[in-house]
Amino acid sequence: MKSSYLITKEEILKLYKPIDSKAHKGTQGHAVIIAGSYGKIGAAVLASKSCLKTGCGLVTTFVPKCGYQILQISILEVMVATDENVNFITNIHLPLIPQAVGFGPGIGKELGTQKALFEFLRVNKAPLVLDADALNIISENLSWLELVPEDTILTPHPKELERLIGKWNSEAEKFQKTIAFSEKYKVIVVMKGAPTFIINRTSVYENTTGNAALATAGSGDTLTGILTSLLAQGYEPKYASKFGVYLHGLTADLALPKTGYESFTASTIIKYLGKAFLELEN
Ligand SMILES: NC(=O)C1=CN([C@@H]2O[C@H](COP(=O)(O)OP(=O)(O)OC[C@H]3O[C@@H](n4cnc5c(N)ncnc54)[C@H](O)[C@@H]3O)[C@@H](O)[C@H]2O)[C@@H](O)CC1
Ligand SMILES: Nc1ncnc2c1ncn2[C@@H]1O[C@H](COP(=O)(O)OP(=O)(O)O)[C@@H](O)[C@H]1O
Ligand SMILES: [Mg+2]
Repeated sequence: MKSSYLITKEEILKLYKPIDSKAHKGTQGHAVIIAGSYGKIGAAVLASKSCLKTGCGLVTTFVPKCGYQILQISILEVMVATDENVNFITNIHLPLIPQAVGFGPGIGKELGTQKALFEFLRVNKAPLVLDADALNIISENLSWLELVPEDTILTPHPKELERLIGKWNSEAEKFQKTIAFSEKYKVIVVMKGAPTFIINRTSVYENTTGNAALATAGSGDTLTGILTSLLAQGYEPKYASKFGVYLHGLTADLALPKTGYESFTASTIIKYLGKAFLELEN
């Protein structure tokens, strides 16, 4: 198997850009989260909250109509734009030009949602994170990846990765196929797992934070929010991907002595994001 570089605190400190004292919400990036469908609006809430709590100035979340009140009530700071359809996304109209977009948590695979994703990819120029059902849709339409900005970040868990690259017979083959995929489509693949690896063309990076507390519903949805936030703040995708997975894992390492494995939830990740940033300064 190809040897990997470790994503350590030392590495992260080299790329971390502390907030400037003259910063205001307009300088901190406006992120858009496109997520959710009936019964999975929680995915949109988790991604949006984690996006905001990773430091970007403004977050607008695009959901089907059924998500409007849920979002507005559960996160006061996030702005909400809605699809014309009630239960799933069919036609994406954004009331702004975003600095980054996170697309996929909880969107489902309805035909209308597939068309909306395709139309979005045709026009979008913003740095992009693709997760969950966006990946599942794309795995059946791989040529759509020719439309995405170079260095788009894909965040598959092992099942989603299999849908994208096909089955593998060994760990070595999994890495080989993911490297070939990253090279072919010029994308960064965050291979989520224990541990998470980042594949950027032929380079392989292994995360050093995180533990089994993260094995909980919505854990990946929060990672999408974190990564989108970093992109919106101007981190290049190759740095945002490393910083994002490191921070995400660090929340679990910091929380574990307080929560134990069992009671740790995706909301705990969000709660500990501030402590994870502070830990960088220790
Ligand atoms: N509160 C919410 O609204 C939530 C919404 N979610 C959304 O629900 C949709 C479905 O997501 P799922 O990921 O459950 O469905 P998938 O069908 O993509 O993945 C589930 C399958 O993948 C396997 N798998 C997952 N992680 C694995 C790992 N680390 N190793 C080996 N196998 C693994 C599971 O065993 C299962 O067979 C997504 O859009 C997701 O964003 C989930 O994030 C859960 C919470
Ligand atoms: N045992 C584990 N150790 C470390 N990280 C884990 C473990 N289990 C899951 N994770 C992390 O949790 C996240 C799960 O993402 P995902 O499966 O997409 O969740 P969801 O779709 O429910 O939001 C990934 O970042 C993964 O690396
Ligand atoms: Mg997921």
